[in-house]
Amino acid sequence: MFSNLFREQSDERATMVLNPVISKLSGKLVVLASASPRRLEILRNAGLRFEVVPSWFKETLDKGLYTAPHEYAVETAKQKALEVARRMPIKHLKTPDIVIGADTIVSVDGMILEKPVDKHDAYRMLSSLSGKEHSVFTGVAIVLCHEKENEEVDYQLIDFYEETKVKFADLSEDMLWEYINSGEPMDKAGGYGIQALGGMLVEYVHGDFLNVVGFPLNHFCKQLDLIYNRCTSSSDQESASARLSKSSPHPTSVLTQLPHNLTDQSSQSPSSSAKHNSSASLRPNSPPASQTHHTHGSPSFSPVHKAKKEDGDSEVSESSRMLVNSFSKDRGAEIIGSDNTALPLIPSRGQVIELNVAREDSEPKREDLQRIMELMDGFKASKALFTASKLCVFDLLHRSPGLDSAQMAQEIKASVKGTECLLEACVSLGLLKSKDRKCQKPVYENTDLAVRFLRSDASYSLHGYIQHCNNTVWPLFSHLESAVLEGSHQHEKAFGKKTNDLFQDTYYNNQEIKLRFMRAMHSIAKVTGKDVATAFDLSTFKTACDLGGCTGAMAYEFTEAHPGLTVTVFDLPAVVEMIEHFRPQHKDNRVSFVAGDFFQDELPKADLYILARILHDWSDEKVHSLLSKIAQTCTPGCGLLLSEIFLDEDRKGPCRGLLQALSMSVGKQRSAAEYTLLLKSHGFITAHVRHTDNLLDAMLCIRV
Ligand SMILES: C[S@@+](CC[C@H](N)C(=O)[O-])C[C@H]1O[C@@H](n2cnc3c(N)ncnc32)[C@H](O)[C@@H]1O
Repeated sequence: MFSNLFREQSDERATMVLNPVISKLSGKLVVLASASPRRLEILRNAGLRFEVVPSWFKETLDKGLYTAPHEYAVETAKQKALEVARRMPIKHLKTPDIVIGADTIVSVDGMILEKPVDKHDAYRMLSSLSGKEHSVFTGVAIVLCHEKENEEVDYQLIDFYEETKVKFADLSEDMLWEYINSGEPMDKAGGYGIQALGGMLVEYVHGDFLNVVGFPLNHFCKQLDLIYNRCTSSSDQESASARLSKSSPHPTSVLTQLPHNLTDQSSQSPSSSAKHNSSASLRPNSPPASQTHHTHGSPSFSPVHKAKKEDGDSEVSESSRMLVNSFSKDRGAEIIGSDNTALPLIPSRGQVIELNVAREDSEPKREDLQRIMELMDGFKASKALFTASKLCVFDLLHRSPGLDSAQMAQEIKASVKGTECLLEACVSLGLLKSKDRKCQKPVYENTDLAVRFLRSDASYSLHGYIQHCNNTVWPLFSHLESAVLEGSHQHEKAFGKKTNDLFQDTYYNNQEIKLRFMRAMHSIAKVTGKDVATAFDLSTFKTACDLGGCTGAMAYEFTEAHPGLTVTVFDLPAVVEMIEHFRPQHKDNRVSFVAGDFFQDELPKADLYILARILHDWSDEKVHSLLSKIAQTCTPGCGLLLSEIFLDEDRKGPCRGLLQALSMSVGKQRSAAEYTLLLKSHGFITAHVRHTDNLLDAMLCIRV
């Protein structure tokens, strides 16, 4: 059915290549490291010319070691592609330009289904899919091979995955066996082929249909576009390769980790080795179906590996290497950090900055020096922002744009000299704009950034959080050295009193500090709330309880996003008595507030419990105590939505989470797998994990 459909169109395609990016590959030796006839057909029909060299990589990775099914699919795809990329120069005596590897799996109820081994296995798989929605993941790896004069080959790896949701009808026994006896299930992931008879079993498909067939063509073309049109506009991959491999010699970190066999090497990459350490069981990791088809790019640029053709000994280039990995979901792969682009001071999730200075005594490279200086100056920039915000500079310029430094000094009751320095610093940081006037001092205005985030009355104002950073986080970090030496928090040194419970002992026994803290929570909840609230399909839940929901900012985002949901915000009495300060203009009757202590009092009944930025504040012991209370209140099928910064499994990022951990609060930053284990011990199974690409990640768990 599928083949015929394609065949009708392919005559036209023989002469016309629809996606111009496919034409970028003409003249290159493209290799498909897969024997799947369906993948072959999809790519052929798209106008791609390639050789098929099936991978010898045995698909035997331990699924239990991956926290999300797509990670397993991507890793298998990588291994397949790398095995072929490495074998070809030796066995086929030619080096491909590009090797494409792919692996398709089906995931249902936390299980990964690959190809059935026999009819009974097919029956087991198909009956587990009957009447349910499942996810089809295809991991894709693109290996770019760059041959060097000295017979060495550079491998550059880009990987991504696509998820499609498929719902099966209820399948009767007769139907199941009839389908199994047709023989179709045997060589297909999940035991069905959607493009043929298996299509009759399917009620709906959300996302890329071809992904279910075996290859996400649309996402693949977008990746090629990124590689060839955006990253490497000049002289093909030359520039990308150069930028990626530019400057490298700190070989130790790479060279010593490179085993002789590139295939093994990839499986021992930092992230996958961390997965090997993780004991978390495999769970699906997926966004809502509506976002499935276009938000799943996790492209990553891995280090440019060098391998000698003859013996496989790995070697790292002598020049120094600057590498930034990016997993940004919508922006796709992004290479930053070349000479012309600024490195972020705090890399976001997925960005890895490696600046390896050549030899200790060689002349310093400008970008290396710049990076260190930026890190050293970071605190000055923070403090300039805090001070301007505290002195209401952005509010004043909103009300009266075009003040000069003397006028501003008068308004904020400060010295003209100091004000001038502060305003100039803010201009250089991109927070203010200055306009020069003939023979007069310049005048100042807010930049768009300040208008959106720094005014205290902006919808997405971070003013409250900035003040919290200035008054609470700053003093804690000024005692960082003691925190590190002693391994404990520094509340007593920073705030002059002992703290057992940060909230009740420090924040809430002073009205001003309490309001400031609540404003801080409010501002972060406002900017992150929508992404957290829409991270999952919550339509099956009717009542939610936001534990420690503070001002209700997050709760309002949930009711806004889910028309059928009512939310009870549960927080300490000291907080609930202040909520009138934060009520939105258009009061939403679906949000209500209950005062109580979640460690001691009875929790309101709900179908869904929300824990947003709660657990990181507490020790494992306290977390267990809270989770056990929630578990007792929940009935099977109830949900628990957890939102935190999830540390990467290898604890190498995200930087923001690791820096937050430095404040050595009583609690700790944890990875998604660590949260999964904590929750599992109270009968919650992690159903979905979502990196929202905003400040907070999210995880949806179901009580079994
Ligand atoms: C870090 S804030 C997070 C606020 C909110 N969930 C958000 O994401 O914006 C922690 C919240 O937990 C509340 N909290 C702390 N201890 C509590 C307790 N024992 N019972 C109820 N709420 C508590 C605090 O008052 C505060 O509102």
